[in-house]
Amino acid sequence: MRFPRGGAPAALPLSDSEKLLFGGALRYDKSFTRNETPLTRLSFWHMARQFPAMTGMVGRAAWREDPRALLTLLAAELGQGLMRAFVLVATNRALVALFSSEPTAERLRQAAPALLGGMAVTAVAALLSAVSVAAAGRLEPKVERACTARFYRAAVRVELAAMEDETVHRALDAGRFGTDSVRRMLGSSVMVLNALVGMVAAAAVLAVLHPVLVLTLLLIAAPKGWGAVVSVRRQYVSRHVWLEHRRAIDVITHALVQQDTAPEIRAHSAGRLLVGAYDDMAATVGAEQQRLARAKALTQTATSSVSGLAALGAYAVLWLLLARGGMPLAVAGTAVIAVRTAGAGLNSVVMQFNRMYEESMYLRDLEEACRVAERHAIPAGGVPLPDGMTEVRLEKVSFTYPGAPAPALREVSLTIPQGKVVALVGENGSGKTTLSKLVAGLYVPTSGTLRWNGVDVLEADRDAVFDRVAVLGQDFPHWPMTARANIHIGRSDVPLDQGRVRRAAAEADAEGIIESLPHRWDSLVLKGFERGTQLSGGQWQRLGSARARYRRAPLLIVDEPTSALDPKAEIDAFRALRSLTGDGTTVLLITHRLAATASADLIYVLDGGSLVEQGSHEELMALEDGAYRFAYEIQAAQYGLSPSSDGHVPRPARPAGAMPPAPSGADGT
Ligand SMILES: Nc1ncnc2c1ncn2[C@@H]1O[C@H](COP(=O)(O)OP(=O)(O)OP(=O)(O)O)[C@@H](O)[C@H]1O
Repeated sequence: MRFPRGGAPAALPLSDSEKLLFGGALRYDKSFTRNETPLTRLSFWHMARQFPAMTGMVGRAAWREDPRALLTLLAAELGQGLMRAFVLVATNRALVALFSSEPTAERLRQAAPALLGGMAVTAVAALLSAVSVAAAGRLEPKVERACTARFYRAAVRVELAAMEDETVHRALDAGRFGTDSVRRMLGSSVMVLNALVGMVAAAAVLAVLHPVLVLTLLLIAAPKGWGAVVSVRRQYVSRHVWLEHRRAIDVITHALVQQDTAPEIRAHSAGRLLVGAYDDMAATVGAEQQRLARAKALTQTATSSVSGLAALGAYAVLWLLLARGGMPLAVAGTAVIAVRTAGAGLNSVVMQFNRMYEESMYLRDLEEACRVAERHAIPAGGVPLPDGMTEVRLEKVSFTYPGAPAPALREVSLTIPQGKVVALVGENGSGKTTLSKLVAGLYVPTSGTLRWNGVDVLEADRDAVFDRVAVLGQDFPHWPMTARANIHIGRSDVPLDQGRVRRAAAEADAEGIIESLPHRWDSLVLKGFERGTQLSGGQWQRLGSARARYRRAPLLIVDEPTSALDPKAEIDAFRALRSLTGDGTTVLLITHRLAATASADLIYVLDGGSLVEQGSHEELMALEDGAYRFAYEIQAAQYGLSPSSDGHVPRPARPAGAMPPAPSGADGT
């Protein structure tokens, strides 16, 4: 069966507002979207053929997690099917006895054993049903948890460079949608199994009563099933249509009540446009749903008519058999019951098949995501590193981001010695952050060698590298948790130590901020929740800094650590970083604030991914036309620190590859 093309999502109407605001339909680049067109056009038989593979997927997961519960579940379902067949046979016996020509008392006596047997078996079936529910209840969360945990465990081990790869990232993103499907697939599989067993039992009984009755069963059930497929398919398409527009409406209405959009919504009157767009889109949804409802009504009328006709035909066959004396009345009664039982079973199978097919798409995405994640995993184990950090040495290291046309780093050779403040400077996009991520073990060189304590990072135990590094990146995470947890997550593999948390906060000048929060350490740094509060950019930066301190790693990498701090806090922060070297900690500092680099032990200047200058501040300032010196003098002039003797601010000509001054605003200059 093919679904009418007019109902496929490709033909969705678009409101003018969607065209204006989104340039077209707002579609997710997710598995759902990738699968929707094939899904809405596949035939019932195609779906039926997929059934073993679909159930196999969840069956294997269930077997891995709890084979006993799975066996119990299967036995209970099969048992229920057998019981149903037995009840039909008992019903037939009872009807034959009741329709006999014996006196009533005798008829009742003869029917009694069958009736009692049927009741006993019905009770056992009810018990088995309870056993099945309990086993499924035990199995479903286990299977869901195991599959979900397997996925997330694999996802967090994916190489950072692989995460930059669009296909890997998309696979992981799509995988998230499959975690719920595991449970739903299992539930649907049980229902399908239950209905199938019931149908087979009814068909077997009918075949014994009279072979032609199996045919009548098909005549009645098939159009019903057919109608159900069409209806479910219509519903499915309708949901897509609804989703498509709902998504666009959500994006708009969400923006209307957000804090960050509130100023422009008012000051620029953007609200009027957006509310108008909502109205426009909602009208499109209404029109589309009306169209679908009409189509659905038509389909239902047609399929119900065919089904009714088929039922009429089937009952005519029964009538004929009765009239010709080929079938006793009692048998005909049992046949009607069996046919109705099997028909209900078929409807259930069709409904669940549709559901399972949809879920199996997500499940396949989940399986694929796990495979992709495992293929791109950070290798476990490797050469252990000597304790602490002695040095990190790069030899002709180049690095190209996946899919990037040019390398971000080109044959960089440098050393980061222990216990020093090493500054990385260079203009925007020169490769500083990339280099720091290589040093942190987050990326591995595309070519060249990076050695950590003398061990090639490609062979080293990468977890040991991570263990030795604390990173405070430019866009460090603002964890939606308590202030305490935001610091503790810096070293979450050891139990929380409040004393250590406090010390780290004090070192990062964050303790005062936390003490002033309404719920102090238990304040959620997340607005809109109980105990929630909002931190400023500078306060977040201090909290992030406290997190990095809490880690107590021998190498601290800080990327623009003061960009949101006020001038006094900035001076204190750089001083504090310097003091860290007292206990042997090495600091790799990335900053555009050249006043801070002046006190660094070693400065590396990058330009276009290459190392162009290196040395101490004094050595670099001694370089005529040096990139570092040029940038430093411009910044100094901006700050009014080194005007020439006549008060004139020197503005040297900018040599090729020289750094620009630290940008104002984001960098606070
Ligand atoms: N995830 C990425 N994928 C592809 N290219 C990237 C990625 N991150 C950075 N790049 C590119 O690599 C080059 C170096 O970027 P990097 O962030 O290392 O520079 P940077 O010196 O730290 O810049 P800034 O001072 O602006 O922070 C740039 O050309 C940038 O566009």
